[in-house]
Amino acid sequence: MTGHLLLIDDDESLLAVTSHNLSTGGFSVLEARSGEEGLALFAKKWVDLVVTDVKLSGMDGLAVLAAVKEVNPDVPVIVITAHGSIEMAVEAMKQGAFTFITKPFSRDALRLSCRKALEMGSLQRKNRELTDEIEAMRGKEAPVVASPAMERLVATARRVANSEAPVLITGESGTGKEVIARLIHRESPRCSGPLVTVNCAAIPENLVESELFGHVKGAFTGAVSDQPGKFRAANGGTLFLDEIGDLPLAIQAKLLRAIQEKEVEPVGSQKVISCDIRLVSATHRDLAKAISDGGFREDLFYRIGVVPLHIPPLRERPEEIVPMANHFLGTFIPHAGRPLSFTKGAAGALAAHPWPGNIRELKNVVERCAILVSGDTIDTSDLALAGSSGASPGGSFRLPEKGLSLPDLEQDLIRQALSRSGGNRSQAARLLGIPRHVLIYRLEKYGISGQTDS
Ligand SMILES: Nc1ncnc2c1ncn2[C@@H]1O[C@H](COP(=O)(O)OP(=O)(O)OP(=O)(O)O)[C@@H](O)[C@H]1O
Repeated sequence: MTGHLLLIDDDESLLAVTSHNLSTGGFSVLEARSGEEGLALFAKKWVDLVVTDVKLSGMDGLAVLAAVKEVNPDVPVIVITAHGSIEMAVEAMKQGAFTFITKPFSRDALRLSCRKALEMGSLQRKNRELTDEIEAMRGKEAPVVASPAMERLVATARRVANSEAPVLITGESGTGKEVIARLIHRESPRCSGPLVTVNCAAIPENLVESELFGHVKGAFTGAVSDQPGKFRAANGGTLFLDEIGDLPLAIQAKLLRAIQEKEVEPVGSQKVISCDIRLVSATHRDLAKAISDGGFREDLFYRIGVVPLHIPPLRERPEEIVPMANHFLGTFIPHAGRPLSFTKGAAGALAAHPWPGNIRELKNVVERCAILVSGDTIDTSDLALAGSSGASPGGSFRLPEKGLSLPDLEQDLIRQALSRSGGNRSQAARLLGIPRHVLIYRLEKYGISGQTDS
């Protein structure tokens, strides 16, 4: 590995020889004859590694080391010490030098140390970049809050995050239930543990039990090895059961037991295994109605919903629509590579739209505009919001005079539902009011490809 190296030595002849040895080894070398000159260069030029003699007239090598570390702790420093000055070397290491080299040193030993230092510096930089990126992504996940209702809800979510109480988040599809679940985990004492999400609606009924509680090898055809299951995967952290209202009744009883006893019994095993999880659940269903219809256990409902949080649909917090749209636009601008904004008319149209797909739909519309619009402004016509076409307010569809092709209409609606749900089939099926397997059948029938649920 080669790189930009700053070499500091006040011994003119040693500086020339060392510089030559490093340049011929493929390094690009900046020379400085004093610590002060070296730091001035460090401030102006790109430097990947500093190599400094420890004894310099004026500012010494240890002071250079301290100054470099203060400006940029990722840049490694190699200190050259005189033979026998072991205290100096120890002091340099204590102050954060990458290594020390004792005079006289061979050309190869110096080159090898420089290469190792550069490798370490590059790894440190990458590590820092990745950490920053993760932090930035976490920041981006922070919900946009611009209405009193959501301010109250987020404040409650932050308060309950500190407790171990099970939380049940309800609200229409796309209102931000998962965003709130993530916020609860992030702000809880379990934040350094895992957050494991299970979309209960997306798991085939015969696999739900093993998905949640795990299984042992040979428990059923295809169980080729032991699997821990999501409860155990979430040990020490938070288990987020999304679409809990879609869990089959038989599993609900087992789930209740697992939550009460804090232990699970993997499929095919007689052993119970304890699990330390905090449960957060979400559903778009009306669980009170599901209980009265016999589709959801009342005891489980009370167990999972110690703290209920209901997220209102976007149409009931219209003051959030434009700030939210601007927020999403801001996140797409770096990809678009140019400034983008909504015209007044477009902002008005966004605010007036009922957003049946809630925030997910709004985000999709903004993303589509950011990709398709060629200028800097997004106008009402660019939004292409489904307006008066389609269902009339009364809910009945007006058949055009000349009739229409039902299969074409069906395919078009399926595509719209997939687009609104961001490719999520379970949500698309809900938007169309049909079971997921019926949607999958139609996707296959019409040869429409759609993203699978994750
Ligand atoms: N307050 C918010 N601020 C910014 N983005 C949000 C907010 N709420 C939701 N979103 C975004 O909207 C989309 C849908 O949110 P989310 O998946 O949390 O909804 P949901 O209610 O869990 O949906 P479903 O019930 O369909 O699973 C996501 O892309 C999410 O990042």
